[in-house]
Amino acid sequence: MIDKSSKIYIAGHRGLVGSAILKNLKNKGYSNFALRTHGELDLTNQTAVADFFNQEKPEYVILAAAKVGGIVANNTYRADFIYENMMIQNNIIHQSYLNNVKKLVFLGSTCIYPKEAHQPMREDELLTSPLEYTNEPYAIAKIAGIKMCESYNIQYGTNFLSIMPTNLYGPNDNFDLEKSHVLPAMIRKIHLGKSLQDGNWDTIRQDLNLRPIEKVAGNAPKEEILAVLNKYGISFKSENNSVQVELWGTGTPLREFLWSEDMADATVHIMETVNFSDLKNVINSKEVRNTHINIGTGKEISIKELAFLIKDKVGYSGELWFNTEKPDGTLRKLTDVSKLNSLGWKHQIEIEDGISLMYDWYKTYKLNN
Ligand SMILES: NC(=O)C1=CN([C@@H]2O[C@H](COP(=O)(O)OP(=O)(O)OC[C@H]3O[C@@H](n4cnc5c(N)ncnc54)[C@H](OP(=O)(O)O)[C@@H]3O)[C@@H](O)[C@H]2O)C=CC1
Ligand SMILES: C[C@H]1O[C@H](OP(=O)(O)OP(=O)(O)OC[C@H]2O[C@@H](n3cnc4c(=O)[nH]c(N)nc43)[C@H](O)[C@@H]2O)[C@@H](O)[C@@H](O)C1=O
Repeated sequence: MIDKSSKIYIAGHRGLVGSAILKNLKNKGYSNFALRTHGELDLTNQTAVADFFNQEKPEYVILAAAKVGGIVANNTYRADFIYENMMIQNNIIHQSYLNNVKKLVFLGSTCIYPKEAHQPMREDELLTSPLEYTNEPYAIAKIAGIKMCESYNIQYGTNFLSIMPTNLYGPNDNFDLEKSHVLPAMIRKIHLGKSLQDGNWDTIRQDLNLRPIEKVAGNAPKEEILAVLNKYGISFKSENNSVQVELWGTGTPLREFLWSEDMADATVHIMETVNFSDLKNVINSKEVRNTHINIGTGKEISIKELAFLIKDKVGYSGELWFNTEKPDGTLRKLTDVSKLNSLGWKHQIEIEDGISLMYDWYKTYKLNN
């Protein structure tokens, strides 16, 4: 058991997952946190990270800070994804070793697995064949993080754990229409489509003004708003008097979605119950080379099905159009969660309920704040 007064550093505590982890730890009675925003501590800065660890001496570290984004962001900002992620994790993992951190939990991603991995993907699928190209730089950084934790454990006897989450969504998600992941992007686009269908210009102005894809003034004329919406694939078709929302790819890829608060609970469960040292007796065996743990639901849904679930939830009756010039990415990446389940953890929130929670959160906290 971990002493509830232990000092815990959550890197990325204001992000989607980090904020859920902080909430989960507080709910479980933990109270001693070392926290820094990105503005206060740039984790790519080696000296600043070393100073922080020397000053704060955290006992436990959860590494949930990363350069994160959806398929197009990963494919476009390839250099930033590999550089920033490698810098962040190198700095934190190495300083955790130098400062005798008792346990570190590193968050990777299921995109570490090969494009053609056997499904569902077991942990030992790692490095068995080539990766999906759209997110290869990000995936290679994450694989380096796993191998770094594993290598420090073997050489220095550290207790660094790696967990590989599936696609996540939840409060504090990123709703940027170009850079975000599919689920928040679809919620926002389809909500904008419904607002356009209903002629609810105030809601549209509010949405575009609060988190601008382009700044739209509160009194912007309808033509200006339509031009902005059109640029992001939300358009009014005068020929049949209907609204159309553009989505990406063919809609056929399958994805697995986990609610971020479930993810946080799994992270804390693993931090509290799993130790790399349990595996000391099998050093250099196959088992020690695949000590990372998949985090997911073990259930998948097609992008098209997801779109229709969101469409129903939002009450949008216009058209959805799949733009096949946009990338599909990997066609399937279902996690095998037997290792996770054997550790005594299972997800709670199913996708249908999660969409409702997400849409409520979007309307309450994004549109009204
Ligand atoms: N979201 C998902 O679907 C998935 C996420 N993951 C992994 O889970 C982890 C958490 O992701 P998620 O919560 O979604 O990401 P978010 O983008 O929501 O949060 C990441 C956090 O890291 C911070 N951060 C980024 N760069 C730096 C930096 N140079 N210095 C300091 N802080 C920085 C961000 O601060 P700021 O915003 O101020 O830059 C933000 O608080 C990541 O490791 C990610 O790879 C894995 C699989 C799926
Ligand atoms: C978490 C995970 O996230 C990324 O991988 P991804 O799963 O491919 O990402 P995604 O959520 O952006 O897309 C999922 C699917 O959805 C389709 N899609 C439809 N319409 C929209 C849309 O409007 N926006 C987005 N983003 N996608 C859309 C899209 O074409 C694709 O087929 C990597 O960062 C990867 O490294 C990683 O770890």
